[in-house]
Amino acid sequence: MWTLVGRGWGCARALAPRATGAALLVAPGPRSAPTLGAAPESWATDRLYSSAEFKEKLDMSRFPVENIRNFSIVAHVDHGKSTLADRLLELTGTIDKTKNNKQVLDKLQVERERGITVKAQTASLFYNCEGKQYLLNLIDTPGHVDFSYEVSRSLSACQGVLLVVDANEGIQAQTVANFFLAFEAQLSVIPVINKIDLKNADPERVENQIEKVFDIPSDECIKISAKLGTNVESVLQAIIERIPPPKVHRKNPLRALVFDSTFDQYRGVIANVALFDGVVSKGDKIVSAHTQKTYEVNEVGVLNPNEQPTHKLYAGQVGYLIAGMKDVTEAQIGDTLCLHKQPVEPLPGFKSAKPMVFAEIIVSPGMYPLDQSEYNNLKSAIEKLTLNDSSVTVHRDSSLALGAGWRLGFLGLLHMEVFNQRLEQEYNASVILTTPTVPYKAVLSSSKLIKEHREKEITIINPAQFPDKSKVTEYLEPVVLGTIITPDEYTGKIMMLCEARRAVQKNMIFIDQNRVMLKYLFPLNEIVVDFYDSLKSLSSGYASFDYEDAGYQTAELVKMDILLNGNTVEELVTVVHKDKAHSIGKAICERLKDSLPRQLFEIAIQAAIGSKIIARETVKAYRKNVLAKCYGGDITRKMKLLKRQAEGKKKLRKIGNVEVPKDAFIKVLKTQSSK
Ligand SMILES: Nc1nc2c(ncn2[C@@H]2O[C@H](COP(=O)(O)OP(=O)(O)OP(=O)(O)O)[C@@H](O)[C@H]2O)c(=O)[nH]1
Repeated sequence: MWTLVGRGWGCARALAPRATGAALLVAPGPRSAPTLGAAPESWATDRLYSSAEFKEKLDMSRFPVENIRNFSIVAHVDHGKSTLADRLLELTGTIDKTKNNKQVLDKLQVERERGITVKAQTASLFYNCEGKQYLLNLIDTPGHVDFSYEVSRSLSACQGVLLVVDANEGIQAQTVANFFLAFEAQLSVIPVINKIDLKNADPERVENQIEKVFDIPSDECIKISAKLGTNVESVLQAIIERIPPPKVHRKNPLRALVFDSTFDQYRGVIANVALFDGVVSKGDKIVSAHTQKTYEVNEVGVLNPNEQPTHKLYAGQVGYLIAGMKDVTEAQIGDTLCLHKQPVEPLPGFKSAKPMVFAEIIVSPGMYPLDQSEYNNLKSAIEKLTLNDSSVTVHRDSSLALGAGWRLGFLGLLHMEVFNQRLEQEYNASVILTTPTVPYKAVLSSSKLIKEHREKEITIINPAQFPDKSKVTEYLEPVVLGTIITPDEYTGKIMMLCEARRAVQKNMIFIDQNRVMLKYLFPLNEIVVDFYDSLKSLSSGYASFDYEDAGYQTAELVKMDILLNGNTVEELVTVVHKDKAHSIGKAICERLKDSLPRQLFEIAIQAAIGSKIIARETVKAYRKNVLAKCYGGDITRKMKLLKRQAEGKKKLRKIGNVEVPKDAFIKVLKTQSSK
């Protein structure tokens, strides 16, 4: 249907897998009593759910496959996905129109506080159109690049997407990324130009951008105001007309894919399922392909948008299932459930997300030392949260300075912050995460090391494992292909910023008269912490950014030691690019200087590469007034006392091991705020 403009890079984007790894199947959804904020008042009003009419609606056999539509709403951050979802829920009578509904599918506390979606949410809507009853499964997805794993999983459950674009801002970096995700998955794309009520809205300009960049004829765009509800009915109409029904088989034995799951302390695991084949009912005996364990189904239902038990779920439908799974290791995302004694070939599941950054989790200083039960509580909180957010990878780790902990892999810095906030809000676990590092690689030349690692190319997650230069052929660093969309007036400044971050320009096109799209290959470690902030501040907030995994490139990496009075502090060893070693070393020394308490002797803080010192700071000695009791004028006595004090300090400096308190480590290691 589409040919791509800007083929050189556009197609590359279409062909390349997303940073997070293209997922293979199905849709995530909402849930969980303990993890969610209070449900909005407008849901599940007694009037709606006690009515005979509604109960009849929950007879899911009434929806043949040809009357089902599965679609996602995708867009750049803040272009109005969740607001459009609100209007669709209202128009289909799913939520009460008279209430002031605002982003009702953003149920997590963190989503409401930050005003962003971080978790894809499913809602089943019942819609009557021209005498036919339709079941529309809507998935509202996050817009930020760090949560694109949620988007790619959602898209695999769908046959179409609503691509929402702000009528004032026009196409932005994540609009492009999301379009190509849908394009790769061969989904129908319905472009929806939102916020036409805004004073500065220019829907015609946006239509032209859509035609130019995505090659979608402008007459396919639907212009709406999700806020005011203007023209939203046409979106429902387009969903029915332009998105095909799913291809599934109801007569085959049950094949249900677990596309999301959460843990409820009273009901155990609640698995969100999409049925590819067959039927599932309350009382059925089911088997997990992952664990081979058998369970009895206690409850099945749909999300409307809260849980509504139904008698059965049929192929093509999306809902939830509770089957007495008490452990978080059961019902893993991507698992296939089938009927007992009717084994099926498991569905391919999802490719696991590829972590882009790693950080160590450390407990707040006040919580040290952790006793066994506290440690177990934190472990269980991490397990439960990672059940709901399967894109986080967890390694057990222990650090000399900070004790037992975990090294976690995230898809980006915002993802890491949101995970931290959710741990605190949903599980009452107060932790601090260290500044993130990226996974470097080394190609080994030493046969001894190759034998030890059983492979030639190793990934260095922990800087302590960094092999010496004499033992490697080359070091590699992860790179990403970044897309920046900006008003033309900021292009020069942005190019300078990118060059300072060692980025290489790959492409530049005008998407309209005054908007430019730039493509750069960035070393990942150059954008991970503060690139987005710098970009936003130098473009007065107008430039947008998105990136995708682009593999690895050769890099001149060095291991940088931090020394205190000549002794290496193992916990602060970092791997850095040679050209950035000085500035990073200086920053760490300065941070350490501010956090180390003064001692009786002077402390030299140095950053070193091998034997070469590249940065230095000094913490002056705490000076005791040895002359305090020395009244009167005997100058020789005073000199003697001062000399003795100086000698004592010299001696202390030589033998004095600098004790670094835990909170000083934490101050140096912990993440700088990202947003
Ligand atoms: N004027 C106007 N504002 C709108 C419209 N639609 C959404 N908004 C506002 O735009 C802001 C973002 O809307 P959301 O629906 O949260 O956007 P989103 O795309 O879901 O955001 P993320 O989930 O964070 O990616 C909110 O302040 C909405 O009130 C519209 O049609 N007109």
